[in-house]
Amino acid sequence: MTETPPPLDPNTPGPWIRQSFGPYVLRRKLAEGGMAEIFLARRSDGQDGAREVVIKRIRQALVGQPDFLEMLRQEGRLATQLVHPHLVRVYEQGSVEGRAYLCMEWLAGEDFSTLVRLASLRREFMPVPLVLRVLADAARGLHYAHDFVDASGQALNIVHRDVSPSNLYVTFEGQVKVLDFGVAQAGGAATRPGEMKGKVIYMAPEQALGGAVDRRADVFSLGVCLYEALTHVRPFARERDAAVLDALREGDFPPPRALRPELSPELEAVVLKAMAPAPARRHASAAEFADALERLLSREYPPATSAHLAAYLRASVGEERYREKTFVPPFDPSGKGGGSKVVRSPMLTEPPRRRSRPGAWLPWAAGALALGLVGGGGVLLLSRTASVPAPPVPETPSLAQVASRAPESESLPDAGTQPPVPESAGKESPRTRQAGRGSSRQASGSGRGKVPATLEVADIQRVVTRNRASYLSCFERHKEDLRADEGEVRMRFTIQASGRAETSTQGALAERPLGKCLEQKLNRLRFPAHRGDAVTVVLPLGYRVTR
Ligand SMILES: Nc1ncnc2c1ncn2[C@@H]1O[C@H](COP(=O)(O)OP(=O)(O)OP(=O)(O)O)[C@@H](O)[C@H]1O
Repeated sequence: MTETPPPLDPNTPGPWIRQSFGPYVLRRKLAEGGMAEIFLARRSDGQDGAREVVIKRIRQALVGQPDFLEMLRQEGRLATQLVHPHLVRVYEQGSVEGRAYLCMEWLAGEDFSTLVRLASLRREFMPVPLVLRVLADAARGLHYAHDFVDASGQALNIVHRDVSPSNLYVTFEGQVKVLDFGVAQAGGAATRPGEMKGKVIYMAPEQALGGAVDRRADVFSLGVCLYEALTHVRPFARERDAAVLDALREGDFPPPRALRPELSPELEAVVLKAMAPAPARRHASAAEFADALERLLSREYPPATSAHLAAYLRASVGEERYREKTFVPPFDPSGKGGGSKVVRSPMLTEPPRRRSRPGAWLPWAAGALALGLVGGGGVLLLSRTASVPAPPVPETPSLAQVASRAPESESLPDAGTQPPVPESAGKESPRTRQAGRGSSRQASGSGRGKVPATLEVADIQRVVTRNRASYLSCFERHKEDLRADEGEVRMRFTIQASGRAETSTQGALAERPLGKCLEQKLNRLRFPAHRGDAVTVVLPLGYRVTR
């Protein structure tokens, strides 16, 4: 159990600085997104009422690229008009020596993807009612934006278009705020070809496929965020973009209760409705989605208020990170003194004397796992097993450092985890690799060009694990083929230098629908290209059914 989580780059604040930027003094870099750097700042002339603000300025490398400049301007144009408790408040936009920026309220807290990931590192799920609180509040904020009418009385038909867990923010006061209207559009226009922006695995199919979008595209993305927080599976994560698009179009993902059977059918119905491939079958608005979540909260769960969320967040991140994110040194506008002695910001309250584990205040949160699915030589659990930890959320680019400290294969459930098995000796062509847990990764370290010399078992496991949502449905559909409550299906992969794989099921299941289904799904995976011979490994996909 990880009490104090490792630092979360790139969203770990940097050292204190004093850097002039137009009318502002930048005091600390808080985060770096794909498009912008985020700084804690103060106005040097004191005109901001002596409060901390956040400056989001376009990254130096993107200065001069009109697309990104336009994105920040667009974000500024829309977001400065939107004032709602569940949307980050944007005060003004401007430009300093060609660097566009936005000035906004400072939020001390964590984004939702960090919260979910911290829970997954502890092998727990975030308590369901708190997940519902976050999504319901975010939906209210989005609904306000969707319904927004400007000063001239014109409905703008704003669609955020980039709703993802990293754009939902939870403050230490338990407030939920939607961030980043960088790709938001007024008028629901279609995305022009070659202009895809936002994170595709959270996108509604009509958006990902370049069609016209309306508010229901954001409802879909909220549904995907909800699904991921409840199951720790990214339903549309696939190795190739084309496969993501197929999965989005077909709605190809396991229902949440296939992953966590103890979730209520009513909750599952809300998730599935939000994630319906056809917009007409979704909740008609974000408010309708929020109402459905609120109804569940009032009927099925204990109260989940912002105070509960605040307590959970603080316990989840630990005191050290809480202090790190809320302490602010005094500001000396003259620049002659201050800046070295750290004092508490006014919002900091006394830390509790005893540190409680997150979730401890909600007993029903404990052991709330139902089904864990772990591909690539892991164990697949097909029903509720209270002692089994929650599966980790797959690696996210924004948290690459966490992922490298705790790679998926190391944070998988222990129960029944099996190393890949070397194929029987004597078959030399194609080359048979000794597959073992301890094998080191050489793939990227050769320094001899971009294509690695070898493909390691860890690389293969990673691809299989990351794509588990795509083949879980086989186990669901063909449960009758599983002869025992516990076992493994051994899959043989022959991976060509191009990264294409041929997969076959070993043993009795080879002729059964389950084996055929797995082969079909796994044949679609693309592995890293490598130099040299084809590589063959046999990976057991372990499973356990508890009735
Ligand atoms: N007002 C704020 N207060 C505190 N932190 C913030 C604020 N706005 C953004 N952040 C932090 O900065 C991160 C990146 O912000 P944002 O998503 O707006 O930038 P971006 O460059 O558009 O990112 P991306 O394109 O990767 O989504 C957020 O996940 C959050 O951690």
